[in-house]
Amino acid sequence: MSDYAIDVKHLKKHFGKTVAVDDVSIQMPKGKVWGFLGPNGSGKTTTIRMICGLLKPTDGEGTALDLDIIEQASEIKRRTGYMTQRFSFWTDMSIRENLEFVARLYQLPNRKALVDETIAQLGLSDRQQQLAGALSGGWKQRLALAAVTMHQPDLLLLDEPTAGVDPQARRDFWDEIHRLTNNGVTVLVSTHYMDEAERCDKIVYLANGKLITQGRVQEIIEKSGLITFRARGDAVRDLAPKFQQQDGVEHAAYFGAALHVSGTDADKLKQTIERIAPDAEFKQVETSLEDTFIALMRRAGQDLRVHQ
Ligand SMILES: Nc1ncnc2c1ncn2[C@@H]1O[C@H](COP(=O)(O)OP(=O)(O)OP(=O)(O)O)[C@@H](O)[C@H]1O
Repeated sequence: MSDYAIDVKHLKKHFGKTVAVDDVSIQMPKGKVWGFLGPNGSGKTTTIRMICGLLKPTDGEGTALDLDIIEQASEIKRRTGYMTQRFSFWTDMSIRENLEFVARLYQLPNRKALVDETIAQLGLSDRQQQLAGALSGGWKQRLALAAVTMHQPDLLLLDEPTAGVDPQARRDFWDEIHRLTNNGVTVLVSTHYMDEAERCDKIVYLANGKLITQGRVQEIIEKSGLITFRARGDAVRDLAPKFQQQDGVEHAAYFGAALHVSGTDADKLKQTIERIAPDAEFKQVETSLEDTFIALMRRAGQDLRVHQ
């Protein structure tokens, strides 16, 4: 038994002429929560599906939960919980009926007691006969998480589980994720939210199907070598487009009312700021994870892969 929940090497997946995933290797220790980030179409879902045995790689190899992702795919599926991007319920079935259906699918023993317990843990005992379709977005996701964990998987693969969910519900969802990892479950979760990325032990960042960087939040920011200046208010309200493509500028973007300008060469950045915005009060600030990801996305360049 290895210490890794996921140990995959040189994974590749082609769909016709599209190279969806290109030489991705991930070694993820058991019991951790890792974030999977990258722009739309960067290959996160495809990688997740190869890891949980749903999709056969074009090339590459590896294990999930010490099981071979090609030879032992069905065993992996039994021990993994996979929450798809648009996890769909039978909206015209009740909460209880949905969970009973999933329990039957996994052929779980003591189904009634298990479903009772799951509903009680969710705090939905009073509403178990309510149609799942009537739940709010946040509750739907909690129900989805309960459904994919009922068979007590050792590995959870969650594909953008909180997309479109309000901030409080996202916090509740993350509290649940941390409760699961404290109980030894390994969680790989794809997200576009920076606050969620910051709650992960480590981040893996993909772009154009390739693994661009990985590490702890602070490591990723430091490895980028970026320096960031910030100014607020009316003086910089329309300035972001003027900074694009300028000497030393890797990205210029608004964060609320503040304009962030980042690059790796402090002198060049200062000269450009002085030239473009002599009246604005820029000061150097810590580079954020979002600054880093915007810059990484630009460095990775336009997605030139052929999409069918
Ligand atoms: N079944 C398929 N057939 C053809 N192309 C596919 C298929 N699945 C994915 N792709 C392509 O592979 C690339 C990677 O897609 P994937 O869904 O893995 O990205 P992603 O990072 O999960 O994106 P998002 O953040 O939008 O969910 C895209 O160009 C996509 O169009």
